[in-house]
Amino acid sequence: MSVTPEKKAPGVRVSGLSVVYRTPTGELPAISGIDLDLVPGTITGVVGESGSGKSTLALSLLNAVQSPGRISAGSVEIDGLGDVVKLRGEELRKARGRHIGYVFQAAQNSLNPLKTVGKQLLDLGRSHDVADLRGLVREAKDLLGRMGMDGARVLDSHQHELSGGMRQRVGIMFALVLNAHLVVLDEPTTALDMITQATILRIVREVHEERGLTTLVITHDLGVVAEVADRLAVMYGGQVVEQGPTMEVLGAPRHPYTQGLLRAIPRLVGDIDEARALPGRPPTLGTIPERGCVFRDRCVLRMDVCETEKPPVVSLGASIALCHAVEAAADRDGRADIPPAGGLQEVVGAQGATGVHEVRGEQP
Ligand SMILES: Nc1ncnc2c1ncn2[C@@H]1O[C@H](COP(=O)(O)OP(=O)(O)OP(=O)(O)O)[C@@H](O)[C@H]1O
Repeated sequence: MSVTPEKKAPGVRVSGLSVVYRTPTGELPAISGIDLDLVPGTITGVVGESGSGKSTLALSLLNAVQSPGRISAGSVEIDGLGDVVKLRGEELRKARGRHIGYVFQAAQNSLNPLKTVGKQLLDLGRSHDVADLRGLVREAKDLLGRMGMDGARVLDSHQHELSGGMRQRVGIMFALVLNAHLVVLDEPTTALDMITQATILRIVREVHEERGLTTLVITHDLGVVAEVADRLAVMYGGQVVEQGPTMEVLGAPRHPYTQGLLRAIPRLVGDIDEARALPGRPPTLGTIPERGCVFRDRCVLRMDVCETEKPPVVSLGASIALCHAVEAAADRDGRADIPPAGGLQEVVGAQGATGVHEVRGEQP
């Protein structure tokens, strides 16, 4: 199969995607049957507690799930590339970087300690047959400059000469420098202080708009998605339990998990004790229920049917929630609103304030 370069923002359709990891007790699902569309030209934020499967989903978009994991079902159709789950070898290598730019989690530690950043940039350019290497260096300096760094100096530096936050910005530069039109950023701002984080998010948004990208941002910070994402997917126990336009999902969350996340955010005004951590902890690989709803053990709206039956997909406005209680409310009232707790106000709070909205459960 030949790979046709896509010059404009590609659409991405994730269908029935499942990934399993091999463990001493057999293969266990980390994500199961995920359906998610990335709309061309939009930024989609994926949010959820640790272990919900966000990074596994990001890796799947690049067909980069490593052993002991494997994609066990489903497809990831990217305009101009086809189903990346089927790509192999050289085609896959070319697709990554050139068509799909990415920063993986722990980007701070992913540079080669023996080579300068500039040398690694040239290696990247050569491996992707970039003819104009000077232009590539110019582009890298420009991106680094926009992120508040001295580009020439950074390109001359080795990893150990850069702080964690600087390395993270170098990672973002590498994701953008080849001019890929699909960009996957996994926790792009975790090592950054709040001011730098706000700057980086603004630049991600600017570059996204200037170049006409389709962007996926993985984060555990609701403040980050509220600030950059047009659309939002909320993950729990390896599933996307709610998705839709960010304003709609955060302004009127329907799924009890999304409501719980919002309730757990400390308010920027009023009584700090009003924030209530979600009771319990998220499931791990071996404890994700095989039947029924993955969230039921922590759900205040749990019903008998949640034990046995997979939640229905309920469409509400432009959003989707997978929940028996949301469906029951819709059937009862002719609308699917469960009174929201929190909402967008608490997430965005004071303009531009991010980094205080981490998604956390009750501490053990
Ligand atoms: N290499 C691996 N081997 C076994 N299990 C794994 C491996 N990588 C991830 N998992 C498991 O898969 C599940 C999903 O992990 P994943 O890292 O995708 O979640 P996440 O939402 O990105 O979490 P975090 O925010 O902590 O990165 C978790 O239960 C995790 O323990």
